[in-house]
Amino acid sequence: MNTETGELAPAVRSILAAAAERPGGTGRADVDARSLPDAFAAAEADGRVPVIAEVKPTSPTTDGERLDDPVELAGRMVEGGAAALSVLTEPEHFGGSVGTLERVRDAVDVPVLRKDFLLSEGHLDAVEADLVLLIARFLGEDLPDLVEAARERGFQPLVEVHDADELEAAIDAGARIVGVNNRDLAKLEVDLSTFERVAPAIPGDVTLVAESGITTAADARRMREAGADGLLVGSAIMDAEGASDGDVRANTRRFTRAETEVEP
Ligand SMILES: O=C(O)c1ccccc1NCC(=O)[C@H](O)[C@H](O)COP(=O)(O)O
Repeated sequence: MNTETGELAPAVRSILAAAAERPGGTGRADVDARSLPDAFAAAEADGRVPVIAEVKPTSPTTDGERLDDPVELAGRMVEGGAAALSVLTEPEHFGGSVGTLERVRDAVDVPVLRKDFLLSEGHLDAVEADLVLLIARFLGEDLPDLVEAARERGFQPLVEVHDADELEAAIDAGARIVGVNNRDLAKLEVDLSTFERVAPAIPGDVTLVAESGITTAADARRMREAGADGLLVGSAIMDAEGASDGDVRANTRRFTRAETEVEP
């Protein structure tokens, strides 16, 4: 773990403290992963915006919680055209679990990302998934070892960055899938211009994901115009705060059809 993470929001410090206490898996994971780049290409060929829809029951920035069956929610997201899914497995702050991820992955045939705050090789072994999130800011000098350890187990690492220095570290660590997080973990504010600032420096052969704060179809188009191969959308699809009628299929479709069914 990187001990020089700089200023962090109290909720993020609490998330990291809980993660540091969490035990790893008992055996070594061995995954036959479904390819995210292939899933993105299939969505594009079908005229859909490649979207990773996130099963996120709650979060430190969400006022409310969705208690519906995550497997049912996941199925509705796939019906809405999601190319892949992300499942929060962090229990204390996001209402997730590794058991939920297992059930979701068994029920769908799209790639599934394990969204968590993984700090050690042992954490990788807690559950199998097609992709694991590795956050450059938290892993620091351990990032290359974690990228390699994830690949050795068959996972596709999705390395999350927030600025140019973290991007350089991700590329140096051999990342082939990079997510630019629009959420600043120091303040928990989202700013879509983060992606626009960082994306131009990302090599063209890297799969590039815009993460966080994508709320409308116009936001989705904005991220795509800035170079996103795919979008990671959680809160706006889950709608735990009840801004829409909570129909995750319709909410997912708003993003997957953002380039073909342009709202006035
Ligand atoms: O979502 C939060 O409140 C949060 C707080 C502290 C650390 C991480 C947090 N989110 C994790 C994520 O990466 C998001 O769930 C994901 O990018 C989707 O974001 P959104 O579409 O804005 O829900």
